Amino acid sequence: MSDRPLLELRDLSKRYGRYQAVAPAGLEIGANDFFAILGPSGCGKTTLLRMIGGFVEPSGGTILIDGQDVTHLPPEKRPTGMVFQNYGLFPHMTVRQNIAYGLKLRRRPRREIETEVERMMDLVHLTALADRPAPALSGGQRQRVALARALVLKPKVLLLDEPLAALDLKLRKAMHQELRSLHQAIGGTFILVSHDQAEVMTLANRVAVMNHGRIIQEGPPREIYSRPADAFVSGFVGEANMIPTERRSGRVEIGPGASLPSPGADGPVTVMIRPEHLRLGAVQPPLRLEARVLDAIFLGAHAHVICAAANGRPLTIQIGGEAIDTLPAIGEGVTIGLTPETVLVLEGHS
Ligand SMILES: Nc1ncnc2c1ncn2[C@@H]1O[C@H](COP(=O)(O)OP(=O)(O)OP(=O)(O)O)[C@@H](O)[C@H]1O
Repeated sequence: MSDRPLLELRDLSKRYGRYQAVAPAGLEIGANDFFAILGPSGCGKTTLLRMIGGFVEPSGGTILIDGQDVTHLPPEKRPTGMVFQNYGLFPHMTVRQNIAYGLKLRRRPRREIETEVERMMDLVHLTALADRPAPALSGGQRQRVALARALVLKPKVLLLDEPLAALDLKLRKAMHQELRSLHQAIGGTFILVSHDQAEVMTLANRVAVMNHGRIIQEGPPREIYSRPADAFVSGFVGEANMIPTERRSGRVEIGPGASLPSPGADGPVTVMIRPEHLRLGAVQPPLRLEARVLDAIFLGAHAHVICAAANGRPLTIQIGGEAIDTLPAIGEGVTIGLTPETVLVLEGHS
């Protein structure tokens, strides 16, 4: 196989009148990627996905799939399949008929249709419901029909537009597992649009984070979490303590007596520290901050202790394991420990 990406976007953009919904975007997505586009409501992620699927005409740029320019092809002429948020099942059809529909439209031989539909129903665990009419299905079951209906056509690229948004949390988690195994079982490129960072972290091997129509950062989820490009990304992906401070003569002060080397020009910077990287009462970590406990919140597997420390800003510290049993009291004075390697210095104030 060549190293050429399966899907390539070159300066793809969309304007609605004077409003730039998607600024010129470039992306390369591999043949077996589970790629996620993550961003807040209105950031342009659905518009980007719909341009790839052929449902929105781009204002500029090019879409290449497997080296073929598909920018101006209608959806049915593209090697893409789309699963919409509201599923879009045909209500007068059964599960089996819904899944078979696309193959019938393509005038595939009856035998082939039967075999493929059975295989698909088996893959998404719908065989027992084959003859149920679509309206008599639960949300999770409808979602699986919508997936099967798109996948049976063997698209090179499967586009998923917030496909789990309508499901409750428990079902959504179960569907995450199903989507993962489905992707592992059949391969191909999946592109998921979501505003749920936990969902994206669970599913995707690559993520593009969007804000105001722009792709701010792209990379593996772990990299985006640990090396966010800016304050927006760090706040959107996971929880983050943001401490506005300054760089002076190559050093950044986090709090009284706690500073670390940081190359760069003098001026305003924001220090980002994840709650799980802060320690309570730790003796070993080289950097220490004196603080006072504002609140302690028990969250099940872990707890959050909120303290007033650096620059009077509240800091959240994540506590796990046995330490949960001995949370500090509100008002108590504590020492917070941290290591310089877990501190990220971002330019400017957010
Ligand atoms: N047909 C349209 N005409 C004008 N503006 C539009 C049109 N479709 C989308 N927009 C605008 O473009 C922007 C991006 O919309 P888009 O649906 O891509 O956002 P999104 O990130 O998917 O948000 P959400 O998660 O809420 O669906 C929004 O401000 C939206 O109002």
